[in-house]
Amino acid sequence: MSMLRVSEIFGPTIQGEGALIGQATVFVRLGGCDYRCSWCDSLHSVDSEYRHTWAPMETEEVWAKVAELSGGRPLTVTISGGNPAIQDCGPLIERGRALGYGFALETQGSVARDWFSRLAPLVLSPKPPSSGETPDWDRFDDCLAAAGQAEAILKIVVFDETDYAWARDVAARYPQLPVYLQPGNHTPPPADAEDAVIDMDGITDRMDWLVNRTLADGWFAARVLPQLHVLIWGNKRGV
Ligand SMILES: C[S@@+](CC[C@H](N)C(=O)[O-])C[C@H]1O[C@@H](n2cnc3c(N)ncnc32)[C@H](O)[C@@H]1O
Ligand SMILES: Nc1nc2[nH]cc(C(=O)O)c2c(=O)[nH]1
Ligand code: SF4
Ligand SMILES: [Mg+2]
Repeated sequence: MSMLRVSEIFGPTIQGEGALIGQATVFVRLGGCDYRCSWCDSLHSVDSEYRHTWAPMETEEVWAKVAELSGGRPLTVTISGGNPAIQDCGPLIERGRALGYGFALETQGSVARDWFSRLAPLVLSPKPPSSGETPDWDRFDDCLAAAGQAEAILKIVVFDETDYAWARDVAARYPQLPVYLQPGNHTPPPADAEDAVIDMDGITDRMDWLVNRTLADGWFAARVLPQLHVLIWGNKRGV
C-alpha cells in the first residue's frame, strides 16, 4: 500500500496559474520540500515545523476525498506541495486515470519520477535568483526526460529584472516548452496564517511591469499570467 503525507486536499476551485488557468480542479497538496524559496507562498506544506499537520493517508483515502469533492465527475486533479515529486504519486494517478480523471503536477524540477509520463501537464517551475535557490540543470533535464511524450510546460516566477533575464535564458535553453511568466507575490502568507494581508497594488504593478517588459523585448512566445486565485482571494489558504 502506498502512503502519502498530505498537507491539504481542497476544491473544486479554479486552477489559478499557468496553462490550465480558469479550469475546474481539485488540489492535493503534499507535505515536504527539498527547497526553501525565500518567497514561498505555501510554507505550511514545506517547513518541517508543520510536519505534524501532514496527514499520512493511503492512496485510497486520498482518492475517496478527491472523488467526493469532485462529485465523481472527472476533472484534472492538481498535485502540488511542497515538492510532490519527493513522494510516490504513481498509484494515485493510476487510480484516477482509470476513472477518466487527468493529473497535472507542480514541481520545481529537482526530483524526476517515472510517473511524470502519466501527467497532463507536468508543470516545471525552476526557481529564479530571487528565490535564493539554484536549480541543478542535470536533474531538471532528468525530469523532462521522465515526462517523455507527456506535455510539459515552464512556469517561471519573476520578481525583478534579474529574474526576467534569467527566465529568458531558461526559455532559450528549452525552446520546445511553452513558457508562462508569473509575477511574484512579495507578500506571501506566513506558515501559520490561514489568510494574511496582501499588497495587491504592488502585485498589479509588477504584473504591469512584466507585461510591458516582455512586449518591449519582443518576447512574443511568452505568456504572462497573474495568479488568478490571488487576484480573487488574496492570500487565503485552500482556494
Ligand atoms: C507552492 S509551489 C509548489 C510546487 C513546487 N514546489 C514548485 O515550486 O513548483 C506552486 C507554485 O507557486 C509558485 N509560487 C510560490 N510562491 C510564490 C510567490 N510568492 N509568488 C508567485 N508564485 C509563487 C511556485 O513558483 C510554483 O510555481
Ligand atoms: N487556485 C489555485 N491555483 C493554483 N495553481 C497552483 C497552485 C499551487 O499552490 O501549486 C495553486 C493554488 O494554491 N490555488
Ligand atoms: S520549491 Fe515550491 S514549495 Fe518548495 S519552497 Fe519553493 S515555492 Fe515553496
Ligand atoms: Mg499556491
